[in-house]
Amino acid sequence: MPTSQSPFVFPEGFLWGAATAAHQIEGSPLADGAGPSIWTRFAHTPGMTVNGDTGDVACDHYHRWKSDVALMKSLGLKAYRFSVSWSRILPEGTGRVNQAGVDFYSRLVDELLANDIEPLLTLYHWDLPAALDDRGGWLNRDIADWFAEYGSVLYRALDGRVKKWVTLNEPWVVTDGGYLHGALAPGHKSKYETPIATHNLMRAHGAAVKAYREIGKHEIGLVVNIEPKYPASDSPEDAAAVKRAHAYMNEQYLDAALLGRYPPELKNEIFGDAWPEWADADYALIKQKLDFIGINYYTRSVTQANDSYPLKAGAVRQPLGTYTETGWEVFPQGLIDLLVWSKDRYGNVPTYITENGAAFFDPPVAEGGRIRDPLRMDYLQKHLKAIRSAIDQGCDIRGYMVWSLLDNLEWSLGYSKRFGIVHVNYGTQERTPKDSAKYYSRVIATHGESL
Ligand SMILES: N#[N+]C[C@@H]1[C@@H](O)[C@H](O)[C@@H](O)[C@@H]2O[C@H]12
Repeated sequence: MPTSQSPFVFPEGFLWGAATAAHQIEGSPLADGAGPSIWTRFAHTPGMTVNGDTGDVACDHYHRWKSDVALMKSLGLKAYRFSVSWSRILPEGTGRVNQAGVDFYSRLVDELLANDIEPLLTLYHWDLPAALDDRGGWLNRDIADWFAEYGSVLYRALDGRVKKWVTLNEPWVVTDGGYLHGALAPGHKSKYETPIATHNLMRAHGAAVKAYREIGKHEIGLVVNIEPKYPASDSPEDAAAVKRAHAYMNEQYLDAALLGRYPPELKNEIFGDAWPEWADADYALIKQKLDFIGINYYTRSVTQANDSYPLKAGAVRQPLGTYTETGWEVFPQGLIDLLVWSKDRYGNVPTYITENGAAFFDPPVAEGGRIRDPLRMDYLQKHLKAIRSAIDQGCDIRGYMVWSLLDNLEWSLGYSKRFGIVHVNYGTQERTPKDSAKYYSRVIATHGESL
């Protein structure tokens, strides 16, 4: 540990890493016995993604995994958060195990460990096996058992080498994008399906944690996206809009997982008769002890009342704000505010910032072997300082995973948005660490002192 008294030195053992997701980087979605996922189908459906972009090649990580681990090592990463493609492991979603799929991730984990990089494994990062979607997917209550079965295959194969497991990544995006607004796979638009998908996701989370406790010996948690909401005015209408938006996006999933209940606004103010009465046994399944939570933070929302369906709330662009290529305001104070809120509401559960980063315009190819990305460097610096401040306010923050290691497939936005600290030339698959990667390496090497 550095001896200086820099105010930004992070606690001993703070876990510095980067994050990706299977469908966004791997490519070869059907290789070696894998089955299709809902994203294989969705992206191949005309009009669903920018430029018709698909995950057929992506960053070709499925073949370049060894050199990508070497790249992580060269950057000095201490951890790597990745997700497993469910349909590589169970091509039909349940039953027959595809050993080639298990072997791929087993080799990846061994290579990470050989390079002193701790794996953080996410079971579900949005790529549901298409075969399960054909059986109702997240609308079928049986999916809790299907998910626990899938998790158990991986627990038995990898636990011990993988010591930090995540059940779900951002269940809010899965339901809001995939079942309410239709912007993400499987592309449904139903106020009635959304609560059912939400509830089954959380039941599946609980079932997977319960299964882990019977098989695993290490840690498991849940990753949620949190976007703090601030009123656009001091009107009672905007205050009510903030309350609805905060309950819907920020409280819903952690309340279910940690408190065993949903915020009342979901039924009383948002979904109404579309929100079923759930059985007590469901809440008991959902509320399992967690070893940590992961929070993905990107931006805040200055929120006003509007006539949007069904939330009746929406974001207001800030005239003096700085915005990323995805239209998100750069607002590091929001990270402090949400971490203190989480500490106070849920009792300071050990927390990892499991995603934080930004898309800014980067040139498509390196100029003279260099990719300058000062805006991303500034974003990272501001948010890492915010985390340090939250730690000083008593928040138990255990690590940070920058989103993302590589430029990758930004879901429906295709390859049009670049979040990586490492540039990917999609024509040649050449990786080029951006200036932000070199900056992050220095931050890691000095435990934050060089922030
Ligand atoms: N958009 N965006 C960037 C990033 C997305 O690429 C991740 O897959 C999600 O977990 C989360 O939404 C954040």
